[in-house]
Amino acid sequence: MAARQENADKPALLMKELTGGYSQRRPVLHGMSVTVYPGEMVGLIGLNGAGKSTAIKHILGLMVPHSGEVRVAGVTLEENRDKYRASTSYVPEQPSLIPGLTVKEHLKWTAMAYQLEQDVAYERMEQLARTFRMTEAMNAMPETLSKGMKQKVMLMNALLVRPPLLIIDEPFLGLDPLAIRGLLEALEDVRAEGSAILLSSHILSALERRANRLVVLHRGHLIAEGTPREVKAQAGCNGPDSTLDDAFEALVASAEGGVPLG
Ligand SMILES: Nc1ncnc2c1ncn2[C@@H]1O[C@H](COP(=O)(O)OP(=O)(O)OP(=O)(O)O)[C@@H](O)[C@H]1O
Repeated sequence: MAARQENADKPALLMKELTGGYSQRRPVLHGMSVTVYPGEMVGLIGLNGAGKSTAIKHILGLMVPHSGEVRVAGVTLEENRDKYRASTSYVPEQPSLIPGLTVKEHLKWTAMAYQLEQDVAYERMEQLARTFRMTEAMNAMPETLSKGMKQKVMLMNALLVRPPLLIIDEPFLGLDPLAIRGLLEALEDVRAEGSAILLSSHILSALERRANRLVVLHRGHLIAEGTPREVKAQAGCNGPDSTLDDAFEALVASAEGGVPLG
């Protein structure tokens, strides 16, 4: 919260009234506005097909908005392409590693690309290897790693950089319980240093415990936003045993024309 107040005028991500998608005639996103401040972790949730990945593609500058704008670290892609790109680090749902480069070489390459100081890079690499229990796999080739280990390498690369905005798409799938715990702790460290995190996931229990705020997307419309407690209240789920899963189900039912909320 303190970080948010200090940087209230400098969001890491400012998505304003974004309408976008794959065809002008049938937008996927309808006037979506999301702000993420330095030091915050915001959870992006929604059913399959709700538009989460499409929103992420717009933030990454891989798709051009039909209207509205996206600012990362204060700039649009058109205003300052280099700053925009250097300010974001992205972990996709599907790991994609470079054949022929060891785990350590992937990390070194990332450190060079983002011009990290060598001492800082090595210290973080060692820490990340311990956090994700990958010390023994640092010299392994990607093709010899398990699916979860490949995902860990992707996460380690993103966490090495600590950019203003870290975007992670469904990070928990395929990770073992200790890796999930390690990831959540590593994200806390990254946030403490001022990075903002936008995390898309269907694992609502983790977001309920760890996210500062949630953005609930349904059919490309933002249907709820706020702290986990606020989102539950918006869904009318105020009981002590109510979970974010209960709230999400109620919000979707309401958006589909079912039970009115409140
Ligand atoms: N390449 C594409 N071309 C055309 N339409 C697409 C494309 N990718 C996704 N869509 C459509 O855009 C809508 C939103 O999809 P999107 O992938 O953003 O959903 P999502 O919330 O990320 O879903 P999931 O939880 O399944 O990953 C869906 O109706 C989908 O069919």
